[in-house]
Amino acid sequence: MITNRIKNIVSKLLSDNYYILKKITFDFKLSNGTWVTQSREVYDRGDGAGILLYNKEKQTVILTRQFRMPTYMNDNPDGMLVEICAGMLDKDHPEACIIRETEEEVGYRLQKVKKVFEAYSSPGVMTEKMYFFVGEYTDAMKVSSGGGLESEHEDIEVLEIPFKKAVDMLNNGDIIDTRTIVLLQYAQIHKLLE
Ligand SMILES: Nc1nc2c(ncn2[C@@H]2O[C@H](COP(=O)(O)OP(=O)(O)O[C@H]3O[C@H](CO)[C@@H](O)[C@H](O)[C@@H]3O)[C@@H](O)[C@H]2O)c(=O)[nH]1
Ligand SMILES: [Mg+2]
Repeated sequence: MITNRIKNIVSKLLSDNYYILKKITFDFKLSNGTWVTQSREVYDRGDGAGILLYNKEKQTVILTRQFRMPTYMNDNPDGMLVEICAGMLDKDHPEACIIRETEEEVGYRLQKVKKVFEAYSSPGVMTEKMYFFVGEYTDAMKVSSGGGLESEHEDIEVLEIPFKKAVDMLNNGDIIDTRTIVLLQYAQIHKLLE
């Protein structure tokens, strides 16, 4: 953290029930030169990785469908969300994480993935940085039905759908997860399936 605009950082732990929620109080130098004291709650659940799996020959992508409580609490009637395959790093390298998560969640064993960008998920509240990947899959890479970890009660539906349909879902509001929108648009911009 190299900046001369921030000093006197005080960190107070509010919750370590599962992940870490802290209240950070600090002095911040505004652009007009005056120092002010600010307070921010910061949620730390580590970093994450996500991937868009695509098959050029079949013109399909693999997505997931799962229940997301925070969305149920905010305007998503059944709490179900269509998403890219994604997981938390758990101290893994992002590439190793996404290869592991792809097998756990959707049942494909990938050899090669391509990182396309890194981005903060929700910079006002969370420390989380997401590593975004794309990867080609084939039927031959299928090693299990996926579905997520039973031990964690993950209940993930695997969706293999035409890329065109995924783009329609994005345009008509059926896909409402930012990370999924970002990668589907990346695929459009870079003509990944052409
Ligand atoms: N007991 C308990 N378990 C939890 C809690 N929060 C998460 N878990 C468990 O932690 C596991 C996390 O699964 P991952 O597949 O590693 O992560 P993810 O939830 O899919 O997160 C991905 O998407 C998020 C965005 O929605 C990203 O924020 C995250 O980085 C990652 O990409 C799940 O099995 C979930 O049950 C909690 O508060 N309590
Ligand atoms: Mg996941």
